[in-house]
Amino acid sequence: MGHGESIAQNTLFFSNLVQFPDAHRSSGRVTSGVDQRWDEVYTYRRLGNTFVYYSQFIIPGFIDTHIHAPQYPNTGTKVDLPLLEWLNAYTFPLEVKYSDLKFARDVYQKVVHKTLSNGTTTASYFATIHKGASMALCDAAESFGQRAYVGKCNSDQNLPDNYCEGTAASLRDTEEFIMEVLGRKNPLLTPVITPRYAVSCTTELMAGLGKLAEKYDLPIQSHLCESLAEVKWVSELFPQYDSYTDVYDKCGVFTNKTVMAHCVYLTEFDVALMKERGVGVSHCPNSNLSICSGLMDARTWLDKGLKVGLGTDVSGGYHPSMLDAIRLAIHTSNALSIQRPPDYKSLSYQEAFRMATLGGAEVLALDDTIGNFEVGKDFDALLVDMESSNSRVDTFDFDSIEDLVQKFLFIGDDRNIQEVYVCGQKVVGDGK
Ligand SMILES: Nc1nc2[nH]cnc2c(=O)[nH]1
Repeated sequence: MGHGESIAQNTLFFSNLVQFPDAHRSSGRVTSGVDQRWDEVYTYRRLGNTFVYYSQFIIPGFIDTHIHAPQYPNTGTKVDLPLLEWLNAYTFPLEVKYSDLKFARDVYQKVVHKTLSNGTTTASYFATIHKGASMALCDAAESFGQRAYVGKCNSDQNLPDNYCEGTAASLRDTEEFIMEVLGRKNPLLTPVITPRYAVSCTTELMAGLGKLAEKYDLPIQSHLCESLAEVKWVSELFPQYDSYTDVYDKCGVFTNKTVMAHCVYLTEFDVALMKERGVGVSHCPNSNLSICSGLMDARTWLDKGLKVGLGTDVSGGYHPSMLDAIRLAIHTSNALSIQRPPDYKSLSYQEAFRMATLGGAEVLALDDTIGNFEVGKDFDALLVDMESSNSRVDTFDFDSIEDLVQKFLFIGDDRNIQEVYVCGQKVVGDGK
């Protein structure tokens, strides 16, 4: 594909554009067939005084497969160190503060509001080690109506003393957190098992977390092969294992509901194991570029059959918007293509868009519920207006729907997102 994408793939992409959602709103589900005809896409565009403006379209909501909600106050700052130094200098000192519930509530309201208004209808959140603050993140997602995976983070080694748990306490708090979240019986809210990364978890802790995931049938999230220094540290900490992935696998945290962020430095062995287990990749290009971790090769992982979604990785990534993740995924792929053989195809914008929607749903094992407008799925959607009064994008009469969608993906922003729906409920827009 790359810059010569096929019609078939275009059709797949534009089949994600549907008519305005009156029917979908009332049921919360996608109720009518997906419209593959381009002319129908125009039906719900605004009527101007003298002619029809073709300015609005609807797309599936964005799925952020990796975001650290407590790191939100640092977004846009402090990206001048590589991963391990960055964690110690900026990230752990901030996360420690979430023992203060008032602080946690304030930040979590802001991050959920910000991501939703940028079109993130589903987010897979890391919280901190604190159970109370992790519940505060659930409260924020519930109050705004966002679909969320929320993970109480787990770490029992190699972290500052004031931010490290005992193994038993970590497992106990996690199970209590799970029961409290499940007790809310909110179908939009799911606890996610969250060993921070192998560096900060003993095998005893990871194995205990794997058992909890199995007991409650829950998704799992963590970090994998993000930077060379981190990969080296893992090999020193776990010399008896074949690789980084082997550590996770033997501890029972590699399932078909596991998402691993970054995956820049996977070996053939890692890829084969992840494919066999159905483990998904969260590609976080802003973070990988900002804290100089490396260039993840999405094309190769996709070609090898891995599931790949996109993540903002706030605040290693400095931007909470998935539009930014789409752009930087394309640019990362373009940069890689410069170094690769001429037949290497960089990601097309259609593929990056898919990774931000259906790809993310696959990675989170939610593709039977969200990710596109297949009949019967939940109606999670964005109404985009490229001529919103405050839009910073110029459009022209001769712009095709393809042009408008591309303009949104490349130079649009939250000012073009007029309405956001989660399961048919309007959560952003007039009246909200
Ligand atoms: N990007 C990133 N990588 C990590 N690895 C372990 N913790 C983190 C984190 O908070 N952010």
